[in-house]
Amino acid sequence: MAPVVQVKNVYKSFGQNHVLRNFSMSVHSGENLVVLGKSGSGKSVLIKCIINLISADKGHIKVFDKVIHNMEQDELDKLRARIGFLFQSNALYDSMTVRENLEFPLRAHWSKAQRRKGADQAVMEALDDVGLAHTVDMMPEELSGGMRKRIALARTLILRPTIILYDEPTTGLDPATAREISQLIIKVQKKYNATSIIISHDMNCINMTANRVIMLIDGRCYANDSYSNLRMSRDPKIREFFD
Ligand SMILES: Nc1ncnc2c1ncn2[C@@H]1O[C@H](COP(=O)(O)OP(=O)(O)OP(=O)(O)O)[C@@H](O)[C@H]1O
Repeated sequence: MAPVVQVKNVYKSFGQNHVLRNFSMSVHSGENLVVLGKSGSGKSVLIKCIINLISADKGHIKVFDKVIHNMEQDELDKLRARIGFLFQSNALYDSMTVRENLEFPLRAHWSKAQRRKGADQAVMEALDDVGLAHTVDMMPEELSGGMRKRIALARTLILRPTIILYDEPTTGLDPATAREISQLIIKVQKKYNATSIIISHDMNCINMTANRVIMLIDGRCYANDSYSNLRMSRDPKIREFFD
């Protein structure tokens, strides 16, 4: 089966800042792939290239076996609707209740009739998935950081994305809460057979969630292996992340 995401020989520079230099990777259906790299190594640039928010200078990127830089805007919009993002900031609307936050993506992608019929059920199912059905009428400010992260994940799940991009999902959370989020990532993978790209520095999260780890070093895919193999590596550039 073709990879869900394929990045091949991609280059991206900003002036003299050569961020991606012949970077390649593939993500397979149902896989949790972690991208690990130092701050400023280009992880966010890579994600933005995959959804064509910024265009690569060279190389090609295929999502669902289609080259994204040839796509018309409406085709790109349809593609993006199949991709869910969990931002580091959660990006919840503070002035809206949890229910309204979850309904927000439905407004863009479901008709009025569909919403009237199915929004309540979709909201409750997504909240159930993250164990927070009781917060439906609460405001974001009433929730802890970990709960807000889970609500943000519920809002991502409500459109049933085929691909989920997690941007440092456990950053800023205490270890117990971080563990809960990692467990949710695994649950989502199993329940929805989601294909995920997870950007993370959190070794516990990586150990728990990753089927495979890509190390983005010097603009390229420096290593591509399981967490346990990388952990045993003696390569000094790889060891830096573990020591
Ligand atoms: N739009 C842009 N214009 C100019 N430079 C940019 C732009 N976006 C990113 N960069 C540069 O590209 C490099 C990689 O940035 P990126 O945000 O991808 O890093 P990162 O690996 O995600 O870092 P972090 O872990 O700190 O979030 C940085 O040097 C950054 O300044």
